[in-house]
Amino acid sequence: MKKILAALDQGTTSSRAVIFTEDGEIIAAFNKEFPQHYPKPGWVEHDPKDILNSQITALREAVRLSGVNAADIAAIGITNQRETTFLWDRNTGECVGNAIVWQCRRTSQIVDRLVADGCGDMIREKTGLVPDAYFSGTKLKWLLDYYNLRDRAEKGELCFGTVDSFLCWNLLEGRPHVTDATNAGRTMLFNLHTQDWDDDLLKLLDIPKACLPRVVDTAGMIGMLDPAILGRAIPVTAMAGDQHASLFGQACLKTGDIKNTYGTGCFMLMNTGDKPVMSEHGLLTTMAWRIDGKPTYALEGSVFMGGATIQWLRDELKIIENAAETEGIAQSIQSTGGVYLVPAFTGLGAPWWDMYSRGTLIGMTRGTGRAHIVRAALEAIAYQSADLMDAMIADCGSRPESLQVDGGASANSFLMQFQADITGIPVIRPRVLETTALGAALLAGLGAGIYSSLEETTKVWQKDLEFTPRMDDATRLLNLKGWHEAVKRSLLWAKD
Ligand SMILES: Nc1ncnc2c1ncn2[C@@H]1O[C@H](COP(=O)(O)OP(=O)(O)O)[C@@H](O)[C@H]1O
Ligand SMILES: O=P(O)(O)OC[C@H](O)CO
Repeated sequence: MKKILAALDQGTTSSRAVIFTEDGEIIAAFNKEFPQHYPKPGWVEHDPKDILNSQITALREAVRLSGVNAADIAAIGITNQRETTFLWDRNTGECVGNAIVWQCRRTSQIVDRLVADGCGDMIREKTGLVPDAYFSGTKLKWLLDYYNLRDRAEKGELCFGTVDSFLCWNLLEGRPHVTDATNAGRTMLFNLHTQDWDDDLLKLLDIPKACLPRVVDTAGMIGMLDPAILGRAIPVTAMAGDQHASLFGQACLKTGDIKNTYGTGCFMLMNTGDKPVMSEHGLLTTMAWRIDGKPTYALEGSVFMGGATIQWLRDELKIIENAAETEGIAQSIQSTGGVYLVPAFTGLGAPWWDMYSRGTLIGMTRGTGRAHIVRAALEAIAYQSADLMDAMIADCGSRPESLQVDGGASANSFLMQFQADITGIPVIRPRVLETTALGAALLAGLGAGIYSSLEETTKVWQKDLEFTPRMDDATRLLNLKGWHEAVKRSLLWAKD
């Protein structure tokens, strides 16, 4: 009988569970959304109870829909939205306030101070990250300061964790306080080179070591699922941040392999092998995974407005009814007629890093209509991703053979073809687009010994479609030139 694997995919807006066969076939999936809280402008929080309850519901429902007996689930893998910060009481499990979500900007000033004090280079060198409120370190500092909890943290009475830690502590027997290396690498407290919490960084942010979780490998025995959840104790044998799980689920195991996930935002990761590559083009250096104590590293870049640009067309401009129709609309015309949309609604990330740039729609004529704007919006997702890829190529000195894609907007074949055209690199869409959950399941299978090697997990990956570049070089360069001119005009717009 084929072995069954389960993945818990705890995301920013919903908790998901997917039940797979060991061949990577989806048997059933269940998604449970939960509320977002915005207590002040720029602040984003999640209620920890919502995270836990939605994840338990998703798992129970997915198992019910699959018709699989819980006793037949060989292993579970956890994957999660990263950086989101929880602090809870080690005795009661009660959380201190809500979780501070990765998108929350409340600690920007703490970061500004660190940079003004000249700590930016030290942070970059040790963690591979660009100092930013995005990461967990300053969020934890804020919680300890705001609730005046340093003494209790010092005494070991409190536990800090990202979503993976929080789920493990609450769902596993014996309440292990652990995190995996990919999640640890997003805290701005973890030293990529020593693979451990960094004393200098802890001192800088005044974080007591006693509240930090133990860092474990991405795949390997973590503990047993509490039988109260599915009626059976099931081994939990993997944990990974969602973008890292997706890299694994895309079988990007070789140096130079690269994937882009087209969700609300886009996250591009390139496997850089067993050495961290320090970016000179604004990318982050991050863990790909750590297996048998051996770290594999990646470069990462993100686009803030990916599929969210399409949501904007639907919800604010109201020129489309649903995301799927953008494909036909874009294909109904030959080009945007020189129109560019720079969706810098919340600034631009790598490689521009300009928080003051703003949305710009440029190049319009009397003949410009809805289709041109829709097409420009889709092209903008591809242009931003192409800029990330260029930064990766510049950092690594070699061009990838292909780009593996996944995420909701990767279903759009116009977008995928344009991505291939504008990068000049074939774009490969797999059969299973749930690569984040698949990656977590494969890592769990590896951790449980169901696959005997990393290579064996790649057999599960199957190509669906390949988009071959068709645009001639002159047109490609002209289009890119127009895009970069448009970006230049959006930069620093909101500075004053
Ligand atoms: N066919 C499509 N064409 C373009 N964008 C799409 C399409 N389908 C979904 N999207 C966009 O993809 C995003 C949803 O993808 P998903 O992977 O579920 O995102 P997330 O995990 O960030 O919630 C939305 O922003 C939506 O606008
Ligand atoms: O939950 P997602 O898919 O939006 O992913 C969030 C990222 O992990 C944030 O770094």
